[in-house]
Amino acid sequence: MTDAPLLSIKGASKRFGAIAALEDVSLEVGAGEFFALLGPSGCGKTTLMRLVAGFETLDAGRIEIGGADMSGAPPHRRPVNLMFQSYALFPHLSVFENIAFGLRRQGKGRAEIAARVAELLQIVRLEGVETRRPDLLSGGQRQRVALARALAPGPRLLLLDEPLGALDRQLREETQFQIKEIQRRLKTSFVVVTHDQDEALVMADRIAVMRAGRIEQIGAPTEVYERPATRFVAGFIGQMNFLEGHIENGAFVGPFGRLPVEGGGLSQGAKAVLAVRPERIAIAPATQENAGLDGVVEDVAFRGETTHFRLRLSGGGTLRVSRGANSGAPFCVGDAARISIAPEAGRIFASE
Ligand SMILES: Nc1ncnc2c1ncn2[C@@H]1O[C@H](COP(=O)(O)OP(=O)(O)OP(=O)(O)O)[C@@H](O)[C@H]1O
Repeated sequence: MTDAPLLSIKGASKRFGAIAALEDVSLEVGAGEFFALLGPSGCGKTTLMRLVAGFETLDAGRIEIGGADMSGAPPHRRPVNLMFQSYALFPHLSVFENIAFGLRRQGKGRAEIAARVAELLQIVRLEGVETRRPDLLSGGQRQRVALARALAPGPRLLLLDEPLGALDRQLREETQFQIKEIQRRLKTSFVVVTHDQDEALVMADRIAVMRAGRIEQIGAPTEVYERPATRFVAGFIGQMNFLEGHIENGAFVGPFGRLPVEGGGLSQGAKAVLAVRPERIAIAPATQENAGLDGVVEDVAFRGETTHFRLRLSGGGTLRVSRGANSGAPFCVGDAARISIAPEAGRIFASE
């Protein structure tokens, strides 16, 4: 981000009685950026969003939007709008009236409202359903009405709280792409709150991974997936194997032998884990030439583009391995296999 951020949060903390919902959280969201707050239930995502919207006040820290300090600014004075799950639509109002709702409250005239609603219907590709009531729409259409309604007043920042929670899996995937495309066209900043890592990976330009009121890592989807900063992030995003070992003379000593350790921070003799993705592990028939760990295939799951294997290692423990369809020798349950990794395939973290 080279331009000044649209949203800047510095050292935000918030307690509810004995519970520290947020502790010293800082992040920036750029103009036109799609940002995701991702983390397990109770990590503080909703609290952070409510602070940005002005429904809660900070105990400490500062929130700026467009360079202006938001302390003391009520929700309606912030260039922010919220979108919840689709059931937040007014059931007794037509699609048109649902979208026009915020505009009427702003005191806009009839012609201006009609033009703006028509523009929004076109943006969310819902032309022709303006007279219908929400209950006569599909789940995906209702979602897009909710999006149009939230966008109608022209917020600079749209906050979306678990926006796809009410949709089934296939519709979720489709709607993820639609929301992303709409955001890209409008260049409004979006902050989506989700506990669903797929949703964050697919939609966001950058993701903040949260845990227990703190941010563990902020980065692009590929960054948090390929280079998780903490063991928590490594385990929370995607599938991961954790193999135990220890640190010896600057190397991780574990089931795969000695692997170099990047960076410092791990002391001699410390217990550590090697985190390695299933797709970064090679599986081959055991022959005299190839080196690696021996195991037995316990389970094979065919998933179209990829095949997933669960192996029981001869030295103890299980390992998940995946690979592209039709690549390499086939394996069946009960087959012996040899497993290897490239030295840079995994990341090493201190044991928790
Ligand atoms: N108004 C409140 N009063 C008391 N405790 C609260 C309040 N709001 C949130 N909390 C607590 O603060 C912590 C963070 O809650 P928050 O709702 O922000 O998490 P979340 O990550 O959004 O979770 P979820 O995904 O379940 O919505 C939780 O422990 C929650 O119980």
